[in-house]
Amino acid sequence: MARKIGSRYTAHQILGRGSAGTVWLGTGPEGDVAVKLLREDLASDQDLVERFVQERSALLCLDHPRVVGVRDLVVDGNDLALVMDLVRGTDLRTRLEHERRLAPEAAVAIAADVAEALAAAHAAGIVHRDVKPENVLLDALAPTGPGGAPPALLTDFGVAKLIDSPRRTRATSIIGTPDYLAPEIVEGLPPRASVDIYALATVLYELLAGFTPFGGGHPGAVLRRHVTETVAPLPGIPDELWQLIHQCLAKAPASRLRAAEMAARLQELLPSLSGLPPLDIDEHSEAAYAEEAEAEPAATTPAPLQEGVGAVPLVHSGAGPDSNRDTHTSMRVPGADELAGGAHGTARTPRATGEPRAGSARNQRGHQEAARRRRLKLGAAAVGVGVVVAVGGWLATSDSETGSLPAPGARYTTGP
Ligand SMILES: Nc1ncnc2c1ncn2[C@@H]1O[C@H](COP(=O)(O)OP(=O)(O)OP(=O)(O)O)[C@@H](O)[C@H]1O
Repeated sequence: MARKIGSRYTAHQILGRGSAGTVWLGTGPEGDVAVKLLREDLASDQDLVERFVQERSALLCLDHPRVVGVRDLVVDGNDLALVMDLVRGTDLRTRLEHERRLAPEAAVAIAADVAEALAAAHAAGIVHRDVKPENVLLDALAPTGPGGAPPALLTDFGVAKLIDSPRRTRATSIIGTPDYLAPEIVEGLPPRASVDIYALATVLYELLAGFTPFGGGHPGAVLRRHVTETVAPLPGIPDELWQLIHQCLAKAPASRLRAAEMAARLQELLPSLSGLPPLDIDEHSEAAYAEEAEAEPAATTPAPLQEGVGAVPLVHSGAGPDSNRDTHTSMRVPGADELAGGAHGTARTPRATGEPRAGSARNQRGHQEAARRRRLKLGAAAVGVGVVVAVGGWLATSDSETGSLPAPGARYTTGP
């Protein structure tokens, strides 16, 4: 069923749904387009509409072959829409669900494309803030590159920032996707370009391993791991590739590579990865390396939390856009020792040696799990971008990580 979007565009068919809205295949004066129609509650948010208009020129100016271009922003009655280049293909999450792990060459080729997109954005002063496989589109019509990887394009530029209005996310809140959130965001610092590098390194790790380095279990536990845990090398990973990932996952933002440098280093690595099969991460080695990672002390001591700013939302069930969503009444900001896994702050249930972490992404297997993630993702999308998670409750009361498992790509707002 076709519907008009503004005076210039017609939306014909739904391509997919995300937490911020629905993406349609559409047509406009210049041919086929993708139209992201934002959710009604976002579209009726006056503050967001103003920001939408203010950001218009910044979003429209980002023109790069690795970026899904935003062609137009439409504000029309109740409709708020981003008109984008149409990419015919799939997103990287879908590909990962089919293949579980990518061969290093293909994974690195895709990551190099995304790093190039980020380099262009950062040079223009734009931080993406939501780099994850869902936001990487694979162009099925273009010739494939190294390792048979289709060219990758980064999408959803500026959307996190648009949605992240001061009213929606205050100082005590975090917006983003837990698995890919840089530790400095968890600590309440403003997002800079280096958060995108951290997220991209997380994506690259996930493409190689089949799971994210710090994911699994309650979102609060995921946030804490970003700050306190280090990762051990993936079994069989070429050393130089591991060094690069490790550097880009550094807790200290300044230690990470810049996007252009990351892109160049990834490109340089490609010839040495030619023909390598996907990493062979079996049950045993996966559990063993997870043990090793947890036994290692964090490379960097987490910075002390600023007063009133931190990982833990002051969540309440009061009025506001999220008032009908999952909320929690615990209102406590953690101390640095708690974030570091202190006696009252830990979400970890003691495990026997060799026993995989309950609910860990490291303990998730195969297509069944991927399908479950997709279902959960759809569930998360249904309740929208403003799902409020009770991280405070986790810190205050939980002794288990086995709470409901969110989709790795679900975006959360934690906060009032
Ligand atoms: N420019 C585009 N061309 C073709 N398909 C697109 C385009 N943008 C998005 N899609 C498809 O639409 C679907 C929804 O995209 P959307 O960006 O709304 O959500 P998401 O990124 O998956 O999740 P979230 O919004 O929660 O981050 C995706 O599956 C994606 O494949």
